Formats: sequence, structure tokens, C-alpha cells
Amino acid sequence: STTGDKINQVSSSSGVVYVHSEQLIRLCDTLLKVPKRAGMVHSLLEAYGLLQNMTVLPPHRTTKEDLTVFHSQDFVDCLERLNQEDDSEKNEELKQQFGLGYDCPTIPHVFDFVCLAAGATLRAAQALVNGESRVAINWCGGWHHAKRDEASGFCYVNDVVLGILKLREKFDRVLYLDLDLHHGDGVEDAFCYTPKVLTCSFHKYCPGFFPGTGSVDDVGIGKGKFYSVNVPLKDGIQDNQYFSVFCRVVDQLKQCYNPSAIVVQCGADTLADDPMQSFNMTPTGLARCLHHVVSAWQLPTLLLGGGGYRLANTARCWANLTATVLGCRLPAEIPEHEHFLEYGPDYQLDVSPTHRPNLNTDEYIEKTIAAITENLEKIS
Ligand SMILES: CN(c1ccc(C(=O)NO)cc1)S(=O)(=O)c1ccc(-c2ccccn2)s1
Ligand SMILES: [Zn+2]
Repeated sequence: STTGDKINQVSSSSGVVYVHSEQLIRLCDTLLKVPKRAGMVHSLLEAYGLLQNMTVLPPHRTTKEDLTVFHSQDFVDCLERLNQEDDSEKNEELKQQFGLGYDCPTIPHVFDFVCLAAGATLRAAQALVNGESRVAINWCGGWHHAKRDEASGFCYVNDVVLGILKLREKFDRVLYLDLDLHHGDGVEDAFCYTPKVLTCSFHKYCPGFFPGTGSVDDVGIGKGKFYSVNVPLKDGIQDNQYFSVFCRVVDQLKQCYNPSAIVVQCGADTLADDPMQSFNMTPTGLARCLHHVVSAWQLPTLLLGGGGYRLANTARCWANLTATVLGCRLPAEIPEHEHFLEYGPDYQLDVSPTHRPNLNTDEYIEKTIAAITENLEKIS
């Protein structure tokens, strides 16, 4: 019947995998810096009817072996030991050793969280490797600061590195784009010696701002030299200027690196009104950037979450990005659903920029892009 055809037509044509499970949401909702955010994101996607257009798959339950593909055995053993909430003295010293102190306090069931968050990114990457879809999404991933043997910057596991290593089983050259407000240091460090993964991070860069790395002169090492790209920006940047910088950089990367797959970390702490009070972006601005690479390039694409501390705005942003890759428009009114009241007082999908000075002068932007262009000439 035509109805049946229409339903088949929608699911097969979108070719988007969305990794989800109630347990994944439950564990992510316990994260101290983004409490309940995972549940808000998922229920907004559901309220907008976006889940019907995607293939929803459960995360892999990763084993310790899956995690030690990148992380050290000692670090993974420590996370497993801390899984039961246990604040005994002997653990205090152990925690310090693995960065589980200040920014990354141990949450209950931290090992269960790590296994499912990484497992969701690995299942998404596997879908691209298997050819099950062209786009795969894990909004519970994108923890880009975690190091091989240390938690850092609210990140307990580097699911991004694990996902990229999974993609490398099939794709020769992986381009990593990090749109989070913060430098994607953990991912850059993991791949700074190899030309097989080109990491490109757009982030706030100024004295004293976490993590402090990611200057334009930070280009990678050895065989990886010029395969780390950094786009350091100042406070107050808005949609149009960001989109212009974004296109001028990524179009060069497409041309001179010719990636076979891309990974985009879509951290939403760049949005206007985020508690980080830094950039002045809107979900529409980020969606234009994503559309430029995902829809125009038609490459296997892995989309991940990240920062974003105004929780309703982060949900608005990732719903917008999900609709963008599905090619469908969302009504401007937030639909009635469990978390509806969190979207007051306007209950609108879009977020407006605030009135804040933009410190990114045209001269600064031109100088930065010129330096990046000069570096990229070395790999053309
Ligand atoms: C540990 N830090 C990070 C690390 C990573 C991020 C991040 O989002 N990375 O993508 C943000 C802050 S930090 O030292 O800058 C901060 C800790 C707490 C911060 C805070 C908390 C509330 C409002 C504003 N800032 S910033
Ligand atoms: Zn961030």
C-alpha cells in the first residue's frame, strides 16, 4: 500500500542511526555538570517526532578490552574499582592519580557510565563501518578531554578517540571537527603523531581558559605535523562570522586532505546564554555549519555531543542538528512533553544572541586564517 511504501521510504532514505537506551540516559543524567540533560535531549527529539525517521539502536556494552584500545589498563581498573560509591581514604590517593578529583568527581556507577557512553559511540561508529547508515548520532558522547590514563574536564572516558579508532578499521583518513567551546585536547593528543586522523578544533583560546592548549601554532608532531589544526577564537563570536571562518577552514581541509569519514563533536557551550558566558552562537548558526559538511560532502559522518550547560538550550541545539541531518524543518514552538516547562518563558526552539562585545576583529580572523592556510599548504 502507498502508506507502507511511504513509511519504508522515510526510514531507508534518512539513513540516520541514533544510539539510545533508557540505561544510557539514566547514567548520563547523573553527571554532575549536566544533570538530567541526556533525558531532556532524548525527550525533545521524541516530542518533535524525530525518532520515527531514524533507526534507533542500543549501545554496545563495552568490555575492559574495548576501553584499553586507548585507555591504560591501570586507569580502566581504577574506574572499575570506583564503580561502587566508595569514599574510603585509600581511594582518595588513587583518585588523585587518575584525575578523579576536582573536575571529575567520581559519580556513582562511574564504570557503568563509561562503558555505556563509550559503547554508544562505538555502536554508532560500527553502523558507519558496516554501512548500516551514512550518519550516526550519539548525543551522550563527545567527551573530548579524557586522556589515556587520566580523567579531565568532566570527561571520564574519551569515547571520541575510541570511535575514531573504530572508524579507522575501514576508513583510511578520518577528519575530526570539534565545535565545542573548549579545545579538543584529548583527541588532538591521541592523534598528533599520525596523518591518518586530521583533528581540527574551533575553540575559545585566551590566557587562563581551560584547557589552555590549542594555539594556531599547535600543528602536530613528526608524521602528524600539519595534521592538527587549531582555530583559536575570542569571546563574543556570532553565527555569521563563525560560519565564515568555519567554511574557509573546512573547505581547505576537504580539498587538501580529502577525508573518507568525518566525526563532529557538537558541544553546545558556544551558545549565547551558556553559563560559560563566552561565545554568542545560536542553534541555527551551528546547524548551518553542520549542514555545510554533512549534507554537502555526503561522507560517512559520526555526530557526538559534548559541553552545553544551559540544559534546555543544549536540547534545542541538538534537536535542531538532528533535524538538519534528517532534512526536516521543526515547528518553532516547543511541543508539549515531560520537560516542557524548562523551555519557558518563550517555549520557542530558537535562541537569540545576547548583546555582548565581539572581540574577534576582522584583522585577528584574517591573521588566524592566513596562518592556518600557510600550514595546510604543507599537506596539499
Ligand atoms: C574544569 N573546567 C571545565 C572543563 C571542561 C569544560 C567543557 O565543557 N569542555 O568541553 C568546561 C569546564 S573549568 O575549570 O573550566 C570549570 C569548572 C567549572 C566551571 C563553571 C561552572 C559553572 C559555571 C561556569 N563555569 S568552568
Ligand atoms: Zn566545552
